[in-house]
Amino acid sequence: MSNFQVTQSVDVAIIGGGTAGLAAYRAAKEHTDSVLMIEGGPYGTTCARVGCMPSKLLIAAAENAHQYEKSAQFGVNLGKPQIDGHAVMQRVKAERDRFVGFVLESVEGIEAKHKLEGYAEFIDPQHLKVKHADASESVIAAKRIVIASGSRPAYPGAWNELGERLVVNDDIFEWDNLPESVAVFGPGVIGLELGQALHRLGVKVLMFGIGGIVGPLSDPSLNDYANTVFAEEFYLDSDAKVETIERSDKGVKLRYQDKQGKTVETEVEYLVAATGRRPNTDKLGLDKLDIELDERGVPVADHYTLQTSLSHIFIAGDASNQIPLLHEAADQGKIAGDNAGRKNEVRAGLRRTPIAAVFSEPQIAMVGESYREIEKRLGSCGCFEVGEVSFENQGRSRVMLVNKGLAHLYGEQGTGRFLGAEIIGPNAEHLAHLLAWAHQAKMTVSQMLDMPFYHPVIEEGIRTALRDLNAKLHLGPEMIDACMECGVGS
Ligand SMILES: Cc1cc2nc3c(=O)[nH]c(=O)nc-3n(C[C@H](O)[C@H](O)[C@H](O)COP(=O)(O)OP(=O)(O)OC[C@H]3O[C@@H](n4cnc5c(N)ncnc54)[C@H](O)[C@@H]3O)c2cc1C
Ligand SMILES: NC(=O)c1ccc[n+]([C@@H]2O[C@H](COP(=O)([O-])OP(=O)(O)OC[C@H]3O[C@@H](n4cnc5c(N)ncnc54)[C@H](O)[C@@H]3O)[C@@H](O)[C@H]2O)c1
Repeated sequence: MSNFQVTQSVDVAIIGGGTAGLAAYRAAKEHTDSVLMIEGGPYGTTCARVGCMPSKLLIAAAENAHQYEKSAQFGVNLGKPQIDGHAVMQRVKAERDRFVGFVLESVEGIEAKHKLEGYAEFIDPQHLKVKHADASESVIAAKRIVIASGSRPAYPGAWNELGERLVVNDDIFEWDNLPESVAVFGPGVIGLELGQALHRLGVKVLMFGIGGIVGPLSDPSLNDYANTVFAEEFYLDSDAKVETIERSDKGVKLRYQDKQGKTVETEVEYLVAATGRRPNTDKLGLDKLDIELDERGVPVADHYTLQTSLSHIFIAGDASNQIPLLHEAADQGKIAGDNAGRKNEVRAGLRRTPIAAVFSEPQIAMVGESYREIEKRLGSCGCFEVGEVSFENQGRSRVMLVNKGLAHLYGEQGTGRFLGAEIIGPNAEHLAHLLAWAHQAKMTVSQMLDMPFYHPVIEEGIRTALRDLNAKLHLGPEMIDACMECGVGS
């Protein structure tokens, strides 16, 4: 038995006061007043402080600059936009602070007895040690525990030698001005969003990846399209051969082979590490528990109840290594908190159709099952088909000069059920919602085609892909090239 004195005993302790932790707190409180939320870092949530919101604010500035430059193609000559880096960052930070302020207000509304500041780790399955900023410690005895400790950037340790020239998303949103140049490592979701935004705001951007992967796309045709379309706009090598990365007077010196195999030496002000995130479960003392872990060292949890292999411990949000997105963190937190609040029973919570959107241009979206998942499940029997639309000649997309993109919709042979979609294209965030609602309603491709489509809208592109899919599933007629009753360019 460990030797410690319990400071406080509670029914439910929650590790982390981010989106998942706050949702868990509210849900657990519906069942018991004995709930303690423990937060080690700043309140305000990753999403509002250094994630979803400041990234979208930076992208909004970049989109404006881009739209202004593009206007000449419509015959509207506005000239080259003047970008005031200080003003861009000032708005990003001011609006970010406003969003964070709303979260802080709601945290302030939580009674002091329900909050504790400090980093928590397990001493044993029922006890948490909490280390406070003043180096003091408390011990919390908890009947049930929710792990909602989020995630953090993960990058090769050697890059730490770059000192302050190595930046992650958190650092970018603290900048007072825009730099001249950056090398973004990782053309995943964060790299694409931030890298393209910085490029559009006049920063020289070099983007390097590994394995040819761009964004979250798993469908090879869409991944190829993404590689081409982003490389047309800024330097992107998604299968890069970077030979050396060194600290220099100016910032960071790089030597790499370009796409033609030529060795290039260059210097940039910062290296942006966007090489993925890892769940914050490595410093929780999980080795003190006999708990089942996955290959990343994250407690394995039931998809519907978020209960781990120890029945009194639940996990939610980015920490759970399931789907690291804001709405998922909120949903998972609610389910985990609700179950932790109950004494002796657990209930399955609502898990919605997966949906994800990347706010690049073209946008990228994923709905339902990904191509990779469907291929694994149904590929060997040839039990699914792919409907396609290119946005390059899609009427409304051309009108708006946003006619870049490709969408693949997947459907099941026999049942005709819509299984999922991957999209790179205009308004993908909105198209994805339509498709996700249809997927969650378990609609067939034919039922989706019975829904209304206005003209001329980008959604008509989705109808084209649905028609193609329906025909390939042998549930509708062959696609014809120019369907005049559909409206021009639909
Ligand atoms: C740049 C960027 C852009 C993003 N954009 C989007 C987007 O557009 N849309 C979207 O859906 N998602 C987006 N995300 C993802 C989204 O932000 C996360 O999925 C979400 O914030 C996760 O919430 P969480 O509650 O799991 O973690 P967090 O909000 O990070 O909360 C975890 C909390 O736990 C605390 N903690 C950690 N360890 C301990 C401990 N031992 N003891 C006590 N406290 C601890 C941390 O300090 C933190 O406050 C983005 C993320 C990033 C980084
Ligand atoms: N719009 C959104 O919803 C949004 C925006 C940002 C982040 N997020 C969430 O945050 C999560 C993490 O995003 P992320 O972009 O950090 O991770 P990611 O997994 O999407 O991308 C990481 C990329 O880095 C590459 N990579 C890994 N090691 C590398 C190396 N050494 N050199 C070069 N490239 C390397 C990977 O191949 C991958 O392409 C996302 O999965 C998403 O859930 C969501």
